[in-house]
Amino acid sequence: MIQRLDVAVIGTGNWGTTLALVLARGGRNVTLFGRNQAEVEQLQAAGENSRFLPGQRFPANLGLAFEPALAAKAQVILLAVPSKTIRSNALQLAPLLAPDTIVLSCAKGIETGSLETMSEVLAEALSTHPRGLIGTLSGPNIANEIAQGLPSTTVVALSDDQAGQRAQSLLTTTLMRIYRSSDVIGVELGGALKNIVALGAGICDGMGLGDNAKAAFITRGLAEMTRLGMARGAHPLTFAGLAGLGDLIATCASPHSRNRRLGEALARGQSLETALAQLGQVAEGVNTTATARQLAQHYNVELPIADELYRVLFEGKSPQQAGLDLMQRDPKNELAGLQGLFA
Ligand SMILES: NC(=O)c1ccc[n+]([C@@H]2O[C@H](COP(=O)([O-])OP(=O)(O)OC[C@H]3O[C@@H](n4cnc5c(N)ncnc54)[C@H](O)[C@@H]3O)[C@@H](O)[C@H]2O)c1
Ligand SMILES: O=P(O)(O)OC[C@H](O)CO
Repeated sequence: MIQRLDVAVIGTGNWGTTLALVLARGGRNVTLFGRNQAEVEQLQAAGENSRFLPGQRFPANLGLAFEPALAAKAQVILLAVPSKTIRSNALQLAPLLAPDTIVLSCAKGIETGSLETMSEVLAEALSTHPRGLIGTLSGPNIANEIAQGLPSTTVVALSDDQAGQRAQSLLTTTLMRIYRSSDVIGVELGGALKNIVALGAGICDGMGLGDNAKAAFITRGLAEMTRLGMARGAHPLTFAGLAGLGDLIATCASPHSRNRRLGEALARGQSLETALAQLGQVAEGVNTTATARQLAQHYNVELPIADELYRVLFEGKSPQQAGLDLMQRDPKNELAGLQGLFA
């Protein structure tokens, strides 16, 4: 009989490969799932993911497979694919899932069209699976650093705290400390919305606006994240935690962040198409700028930074003019937009 996996990681990009590496190094019974046999054979032959993490050799205990039936029986499934494919990945697993399997989205986005968060998409796709076993994993997690063996923390959010404790113990290693939370919507919106701010922070870097402007941009970005999160029922303090402020600090500073680098390229005058093509990896902040803005319109929440970024990304506005327009908004009370937080 095949031994039940501790963890199945689905998605062989930067993040999926890194999660599988760190868990295998921590002694977990983990398998990394590719899309098909050819992809898995290529990874097996290379002994590493040469496209995304060259030089990070696969430990002998790291399994490689592609069969959804094997992934579906794991104790924990980590879906580390871009947000636009998570629904189709989940639908493949739906009829095969073991009843006690914990399913965590590791994607940071909001679905186009439905405007659902990733756990909401998963709950729909896995409609007969217990809702308390569906959640998210999100935090300050620049994959390249973690793959290199540097320490990190992240948050696992599940509404069922017993499931949260089970996931916490299965995913914790000496180099990856897991916190748990029951604020699923807050943790996942923290991860998704910080990418908008990271893109803008990259624009600040690219324009050479200095540390004061960048700090202001990040802080006001955090206020926007908190405002929209609260409208969607998130706990405001989640945004002061690892999945909010923590991820903002990492992503807005890191030379590795794809979203921040994309912003830098736009500030240098590259078109969005060229900058995305040169990046060659997913930058979720582009779509999330559009989806978060639609969500904010629905909930009547003001997101001036996301609005300006939207105009830069999709309407040809210059980053210089967007910056000027943000500076010249009507005078504000700093806390007014966070009404309800201190009520
Ligand atoms: N890279 C990071 O540092 C990091 C950290 C935390 C979270 N994330 C999030 O994780 C998600 C994935 O990011 P990434 O960095 O791994 O992206 P990536 O661009 O490195 O790779 C995406 C991977 O998903 C695979 N993929 C695409 N469609 C698929 C499908 N239908 N089925 C299976 N696999 C499919 C691609 O082949 C590719 O291997 C994003 O939402 C990102 O925001 C990334
Ligand atoms: O490279 P980015 O910008 O997608 O960011 C990666 C992670 O989300 C950082 O936590």
